[in-house]
Amino acid sequence: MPKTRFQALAESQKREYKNIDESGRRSELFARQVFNEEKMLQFLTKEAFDNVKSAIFHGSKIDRKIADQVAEGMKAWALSMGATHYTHWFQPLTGATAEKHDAFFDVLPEGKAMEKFGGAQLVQQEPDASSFPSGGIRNTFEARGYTAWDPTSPAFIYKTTLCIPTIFVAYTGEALDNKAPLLRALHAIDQAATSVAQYFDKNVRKVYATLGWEQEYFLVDKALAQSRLDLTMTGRTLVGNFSAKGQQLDDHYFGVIPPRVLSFMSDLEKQCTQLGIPVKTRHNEVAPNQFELAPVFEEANLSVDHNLLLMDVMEEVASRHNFKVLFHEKPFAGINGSGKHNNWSLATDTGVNLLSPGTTPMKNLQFLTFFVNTIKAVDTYEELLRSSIASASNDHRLGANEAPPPIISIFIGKQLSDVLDELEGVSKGKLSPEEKTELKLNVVGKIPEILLDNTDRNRTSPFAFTGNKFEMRGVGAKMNCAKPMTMLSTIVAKQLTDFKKEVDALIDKKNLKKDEAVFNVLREYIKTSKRIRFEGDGYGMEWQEEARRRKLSFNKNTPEALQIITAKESVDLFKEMDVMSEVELKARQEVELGAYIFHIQIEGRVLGEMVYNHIIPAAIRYQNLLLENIGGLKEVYGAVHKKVAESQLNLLEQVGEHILEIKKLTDEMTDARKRANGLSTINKKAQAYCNNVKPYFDTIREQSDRLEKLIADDLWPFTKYREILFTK
Ligand SMILES: NC(=O)CC[C@H](N)C(=O)O
Repeated sequence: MPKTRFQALAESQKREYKNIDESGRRSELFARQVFNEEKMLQFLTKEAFDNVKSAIFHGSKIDRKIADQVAEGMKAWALSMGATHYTHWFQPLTGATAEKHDAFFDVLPEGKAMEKFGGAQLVQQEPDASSFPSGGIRNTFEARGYTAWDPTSPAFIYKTTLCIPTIFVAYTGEALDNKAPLLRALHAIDQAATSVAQYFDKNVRKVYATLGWEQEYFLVDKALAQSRLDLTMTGRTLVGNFSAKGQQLDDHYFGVIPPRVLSFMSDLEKQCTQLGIPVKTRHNEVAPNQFELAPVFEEANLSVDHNLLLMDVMEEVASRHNFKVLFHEKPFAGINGSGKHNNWSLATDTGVNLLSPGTTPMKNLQFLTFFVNTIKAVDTYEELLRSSIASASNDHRLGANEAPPPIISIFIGKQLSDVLDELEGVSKGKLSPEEKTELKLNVVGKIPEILLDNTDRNRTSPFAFTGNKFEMRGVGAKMNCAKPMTMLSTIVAKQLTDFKKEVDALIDKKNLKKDEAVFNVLREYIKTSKRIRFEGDGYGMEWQEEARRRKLSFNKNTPEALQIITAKESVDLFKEMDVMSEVELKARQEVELGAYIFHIQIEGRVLGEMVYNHIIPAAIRYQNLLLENIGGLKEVYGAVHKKVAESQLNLLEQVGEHILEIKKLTDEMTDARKRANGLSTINKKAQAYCNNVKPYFDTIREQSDRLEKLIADDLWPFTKYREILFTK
């Protein structure tokens, strides 16, 4: 039973904040609950330790005997930490995490009880795959799916459960999750980038994709959130008149963190630190009651796991502090939404950031190589990259309020644009000694100085270079970063593979020196990928027109954006890079289209309930109030009452009109939903929900918001924007 607005408001006024014990250094707390190298050294045999290390570095298999030893060590550590259960922790295609806990406790045949956990339980489990989205890969009658241990992401204890990060695959081997394709893509980019990095340093053995996400979120009072049907059921407000004060004064961003929020943040960070999530930055974001948390970057797979874990921990800690955390990309209309900008780079096992310029011309050529190849990859596969950030909720966010538009482009800043322009002029084939010196000294050699004052920022850019990494700004706050990271790693892996082939061919067949060959290939890439570079305002109509001229895709909504996933060139790409098969791609497309349909369907139903059961009855109550008043005035004033009651009569008429209109629109929306449900294919259904159902959300909202403005405050059923956004 949802709380009424006034109960909720009264409750929210009584909140006090908890004092969080901040004693002790974070560095000492760090990773206390993680079975990391330090614990492994303590609890594993030398043989087991070496095997796990090799599995992490080389991806080598761990045999059963060793798995038993690892399980034994893990169990001993977990029990010493007070754990009672273990679980395979995985990422089904729902976008969230999943877990099924089993107790360590077991009863032996002779009736004796003991704590048990062996290699078999560590390495593989068999959850019922039929209850997770599989996009047709698994049918209910053949539901077998397996979770399998991912040793590259260390096990950890959350509350009293030992969580073992795992992939989730079907009996037939197809990935049923977001982690397995990510691991494959990370392997692909490791291989491709390592062989290119070896042009510059023979000692490089491994390249890691790194990720530093920035998690934006809203915190609203728990009781206030519970008082709104829409927030509870859909994660966003479907109606709500804008509050007079929003973010126009820019007085929230980086402002003093409200005490109750700070107490939540401290509590959260303590937990995260113990779980090994290297949280670093916290601040107020732009919109009222919006905040951000960012960690130090990590290897991408671990970083993805940490983000998912963070979101789980946040929900729990928020609840303890009587908050509800909102990850929806656009919980409130008219103010900033929430993104999860993905800062992406490539790092070698020798400790070099490949997207960071260095101090020597060679290091800078290395930087340029990875920089230009990334640009080229994004240019070739821009539509695929767009598809990786498509969702019903992110559709509301993209294209406004500091979130990038759904047209992918790259911002690199003026100085680097100048460098690329100069490189475009490099001669074909062999370079003269003068040209080489010029390049060394004045073009490539100047990069570090240039970057020092490269402070440009473009918040409308979907893919911006920020000095030593690319920031993918379109990723939504609620999303699993595995999806965009899989896509980005795959396309850059493919690009680097092609680059290597071209450079080798120039060296072998045209007898060019390595750096000459690299310059030659980069020059062509710079020329052919120009259309993706855009430094201007991503919101203007001019850019939409210009992007069309440049033949960049402009997929405004999710059903459109998802089409490319199963196009022939995508299937070929994923096959060549060994990341996903056609079956897996089709499954993902189907799952995402299905999720889109369900999200819009749920929103439509909730909106219907709000209109019929709350908004119209409130409007009628107000009508009755007016009628009573007009009736009273008529009794007193007789025939002249019309003059005295002019405003009331006018209000009565306006309310009546809005009731009529909102009822009509909601009836129509319900019909449109019914028609959409009757369509035969998932594609047609998704398009119908997008084009025929969703547009009603705006027109219905408009009527509701007008009524909210007219009706007596004490009769309005839903907690208002000004109440929910400014209660701290
Ligand atoms: N300050 C910012 O960068 C705001 C970003 C914005 N909230 C987004 O949706 O991405």
